[in-house]
Amino acid sequence: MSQTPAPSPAPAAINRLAIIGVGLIGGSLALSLRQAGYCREIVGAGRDRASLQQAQSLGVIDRFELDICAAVHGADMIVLATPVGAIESVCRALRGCLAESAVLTDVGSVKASVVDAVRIGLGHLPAGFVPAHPIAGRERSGVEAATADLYEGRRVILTPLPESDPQACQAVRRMWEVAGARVEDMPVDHHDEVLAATSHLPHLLAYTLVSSLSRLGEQEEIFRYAAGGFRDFTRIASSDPVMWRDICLHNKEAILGMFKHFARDLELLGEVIDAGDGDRLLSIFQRAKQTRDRFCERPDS
Ligand SMILES: NC(=O)C1=CN([C@@H]2O[C@H](COP(=O)(O)OP(=O)(O)OC[C@H]3O[C@@H](n4cnc5c(N)ncnc54)[C@H](O)[C@@H]3O)[C@@H](O)[C@H]2O)C=CC1
Ligand SMILES: O=C(O)C(=O)Cc1ccc(O)cc1
Repeated sequence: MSQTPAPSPAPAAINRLAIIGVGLIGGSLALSLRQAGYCREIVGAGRDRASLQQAQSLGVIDRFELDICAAVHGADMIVLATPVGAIESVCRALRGCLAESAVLTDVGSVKASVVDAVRIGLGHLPAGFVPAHPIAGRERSGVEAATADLYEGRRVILTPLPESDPQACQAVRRMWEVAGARVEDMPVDHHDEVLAATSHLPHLLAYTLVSSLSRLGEQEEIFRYAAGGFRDFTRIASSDPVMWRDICLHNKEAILGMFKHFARDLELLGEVIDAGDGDRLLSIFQRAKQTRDRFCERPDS
């Protein structure tokens, strides 16, 4: 009796994936694509041999190179996953090493300055470059924090450029979809304004709150009596300081714009408290509660 042959696995759509900066974000992408069988080979690159060795022993990458140019040799997809302040120097090291047909993308939390850094570093914007930003992460960093399911059901924003080749955009979109993400397009400047409001401002408020409290005299006592609300609000103040320094330096205008908006509201709240205006306080808190409850109820939030 003839047996029905087992269906062969779908062919890997990326032959060689090169990840520059194998930390939380690059490592999680590698793990999810590996789990989906989407890459024939994953090569890591970076500055730190010990962490690349760890990435290899954790099964995140197949092999690594300390020379970035060697890492991208023969790669059809290259992902820049370093802090945004390192993108220009990484691209300088990539000058003359990228194959014409290679797709280049990044994961940076800001986009306009990453586009500038790629243009300056490489000396031009290649048609294969498609900027991207996964709206997923956590307060821990490094490859040891990487997980295969980090992008499951989360959004990834692509900010394609006029120069971006539609086939490269499709390849980057597909890669993130295979990693479980929902992919959307957005103009570069709009991305930086939206993220200044929804991500950068909250992180900077959390850092400032903890930093400010840590300089009060009775520090030990304050933290001893901190309840769950303090933990919830400040979790993101445990995020990587280098990454957030770079985000501040590279999305300055949009962040300062949000600071102004927020500072006005904080000042107003102070005036309302000072005036003992309970009705006004109630209406501010009710509006905030309704907005957050509505947002958190949405199935896609
Ligand atoms: N952590 C998060 O929640 C999110 C981070 N991002 C973005 O992802 C990028 C990476 O962040 P994480 O993975 O969290 O950081 P990470 O610190 O976990 O990983 C960064 C990796 O880049 C390497 N690296 C640093 N400078 C380098 C250089 N000059 N050359 C080569 N390698 C270098 C580090 O050794 C490390 O392996 C950042 O641009 C960040 O803005 C985006 C979404 C979420
Ligand atoms: O830890 C969290 O909740 C985050 O918000 C992580 C995060 C940090 C930076 C990004 O650009 C996107 C997501």
